[in-house]
Amino acid sequence: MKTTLIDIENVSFQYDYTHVLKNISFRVEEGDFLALLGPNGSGKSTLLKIILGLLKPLSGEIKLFGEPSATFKHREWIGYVSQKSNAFNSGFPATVQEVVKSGLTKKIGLFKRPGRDAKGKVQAALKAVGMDAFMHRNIGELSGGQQQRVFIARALVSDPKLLILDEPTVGIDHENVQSFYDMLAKLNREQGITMILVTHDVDTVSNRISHVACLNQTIHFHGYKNDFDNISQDALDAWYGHSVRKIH
Ligand SMILES: Nc1ncnc2c1ncn2[C@@H]1O[C@H](COP(=O)(O)OP(=O)(O)OP(=O)(O)O)[C@@H](O)[C@H]1O
Repeated sequence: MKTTLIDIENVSFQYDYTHVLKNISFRVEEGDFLALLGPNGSGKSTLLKIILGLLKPLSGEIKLFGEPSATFKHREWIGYVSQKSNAFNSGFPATVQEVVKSGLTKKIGLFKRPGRDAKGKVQAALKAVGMDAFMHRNIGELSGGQQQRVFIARALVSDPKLLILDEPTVGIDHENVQSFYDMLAKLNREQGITMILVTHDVDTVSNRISHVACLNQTIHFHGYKNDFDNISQDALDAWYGHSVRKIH
């Protein structure tokens, strides 16, 4: 039987007086590659922040790896890459290697030094994202897509079991988006890393994912990608709030 990594049970959330999430329930199991879809402002980033323990739900419960979120100790099992990661300009004084190594502090604690195997871990993480040749380059000299791969490596270096990516391809051109998703699919398939990917890009990612969740304040659909493909256009338009085009 598959292990449930995230179990979201009836979660609601509001900022001040605005309800953002209402009665959200779904599970993410080991090995899933889940695309989290929804229009702008539908609560996707808020839900991720709740999963990451950065926000507390108003009601409901979240279990991470079977443990209530509040007492979950292995935060290093969950890697996170935000859409704002690729914001370094060419003057930023850090090498790719240093950026990736900084991901190890999550595992070993802020005031301890990384062990002797740190370099090997950094190299392995960079290799996994196809960026090992860039190890000594300055992060600011890389393209947006390359920087985003480095941030995946930074998340990978602490051996996460789950990667959460919030629109990681914003600003990356179409051709590089394809190879970026291929890299994620390889990590999912070969290293068994479970993926939650927030995207507006369902057509491009569609043949790499296993599951889809559609969010607009509440969950309108959660299930296998093949079942998502069979959803009627009317149902899709209704939860999106306007007409959307589904391309196969
Ligand atoms: N810190 C905050 N304080 C108050 N309201 C907020 C805050 N952050 C987000 N919101 C509001 O909560 C709602 C959901 O925002 P959220 O960022 O979770 O949506 P999203 O689906 O990730 O959107 P996008 O696709 O545009 O990134 C929006 O109406 C937003 O304006």
